[in-house]
Amino acid sequence: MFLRAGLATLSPLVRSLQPSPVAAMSTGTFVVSQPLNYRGGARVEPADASGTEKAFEPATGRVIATFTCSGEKEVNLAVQNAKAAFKIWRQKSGMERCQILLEAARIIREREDEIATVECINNGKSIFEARLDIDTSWQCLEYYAGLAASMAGEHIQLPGGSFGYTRREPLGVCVGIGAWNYPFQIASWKSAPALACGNAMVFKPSPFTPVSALLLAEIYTEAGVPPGLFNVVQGGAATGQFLCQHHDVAKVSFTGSVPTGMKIMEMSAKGIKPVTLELGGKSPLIIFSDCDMNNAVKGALMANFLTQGQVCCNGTRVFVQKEILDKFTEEVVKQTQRIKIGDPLLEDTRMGPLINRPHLERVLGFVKVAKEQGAKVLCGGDIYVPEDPKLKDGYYMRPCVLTNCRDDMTCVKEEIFGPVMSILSFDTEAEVLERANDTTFGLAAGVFTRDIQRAHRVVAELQAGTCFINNYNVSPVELPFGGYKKSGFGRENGRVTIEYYSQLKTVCVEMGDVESAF
Ligand SMILES: NC(=O)c1ccc[n+]([C@@H]2O[C@H](COP(=O)([O-])OP(=O)(O)OC[C@H]3O[C@@H](n4cnc5c(N)ncnc54)[C@H](O)[C@@H]3O)[C@@H](O)[C@H]2O)c1
Ligand SMILES: NCCCC=O
Repeated sequence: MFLRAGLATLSPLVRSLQPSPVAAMSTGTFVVSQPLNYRGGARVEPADASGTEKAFEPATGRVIATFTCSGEKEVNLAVQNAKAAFKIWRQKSGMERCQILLEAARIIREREDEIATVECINNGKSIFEARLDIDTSWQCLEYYAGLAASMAGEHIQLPGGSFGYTRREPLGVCVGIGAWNYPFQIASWKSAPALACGNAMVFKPSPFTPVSALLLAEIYTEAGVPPGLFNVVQGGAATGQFLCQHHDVAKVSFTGSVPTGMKIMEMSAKGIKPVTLELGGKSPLIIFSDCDMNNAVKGALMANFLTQGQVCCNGTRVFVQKEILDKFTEEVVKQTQRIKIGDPLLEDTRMGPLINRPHLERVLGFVKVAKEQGAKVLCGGDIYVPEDPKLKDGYYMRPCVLTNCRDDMTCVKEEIFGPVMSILSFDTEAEVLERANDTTFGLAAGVFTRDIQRAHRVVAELQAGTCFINNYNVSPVELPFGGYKKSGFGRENGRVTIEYYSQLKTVCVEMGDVESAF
């Protein structure tokens, strides 16, 4: 995730050809005037409505777009467009799909700064981080381009010269429904494997972050996918429901909260549609006293404060072995207080605003309850007002470190989805494992130790879909990502995701005569 391979590797000529929108986009000026739906290879106004939404610039609190949520008719049109494009796309060879996905990846790299800027403005994450998200997006397209070209079935010899073979076939029209914390990355992580396998997609971003998926749609078209292969509909729950209930939709891949995930699964069950659910978390990060302290402290910050703490796999329950609790806590607080908060478009900013005012208030509410329940705030946990007057209505808070935490506190049990780290102490490995696993979530976990045997022993016992040893929140696209328990099922990224976007057909070939039982 932190491999910076984007603009730095582009030639000066390509950089000078960056589209002019980058220069025009700055904090407090960006507005979206074009339609935000994408269907049949072009931006369109939706054919019908199920309400309107406003999208904000969290850095300033300004409205950057007012848009119509797609109704049932528009959803159907998007699905029918996808169905028509699927008929063409499914006939392409793996190499042909590979070439188009590689071209799309190339265009993303070329337009990286523009896409990252849009992401930064609409989501609030720092431009530094937004660029990293775009890196993992084009890397994902490149990775699945490679797999598209090499996808193959099996040939199985049977008695008497007969044989069987398997074909890996696409599912059809897949729906992607995204959360607001990684808008472009989520759209890429869902569409790249879907398209690589020969499917079409209708994608619905979160109504909080409707903008960047359109850039991906335009890039796919420019790269040469058939019109309608990747469509975008806008809206909230109602639009999402039309998608999940549509009889021509073959699969739903969802990223979001556990309560919504349950609803998606219920709706999909009615149509026997496979689902991938990438849901929330409350992941443990275990710091043993024999760790490399510098790395453990850096790891704890990485585990808690990326994207203002609005990261599903964050290691927000930081278990620290008693012997090093004071030293670790002191260093974590020192480094947390140094995080530069402010205008997310400035190169040295590392923490921008939260996604919106209600969410900011919700996160501050968690800090208040933590205090009432006996936690001690060592730093942050309050509103931050940047000096720049244009940022005064933005949704900023200071990153917070809580100590004196107990396992039964709300801040330790519930997903806060904000920059709030809870530090807990422990004595023994057996004790910390039991406490780490005492949660209904199971998205991620981390361990810092110099003892290699302990590291592997501990991760083998952790009930989490992704475990980090001596690092946290890196996401190479070659590795599968997804949850255990209520954090969901199915995987994104890695070779295995091909299984979630394709189905296997077995063909049995008789080379002799039929031996009939009748
Ligand atoms: N595991 C992962 O990969 C991952 C990644 C990012 C975020 N998340 C999780 O997402 C949550 C935050 O995102 P959020 O607030 O956008 O989640 P959310 O569940 O409120 O919304 C997610 C998406 O679902 C749509 N939606 C809402 N109700 C729906 C319904 N009834 N039918 C169909 N679609 C519906 C929303 O419009 C949005 O596009 C956190 O819990 C976070 O942990 C998980
Ligand atoms: N970079 C992956 C983060 C996904 C969760 O929010």
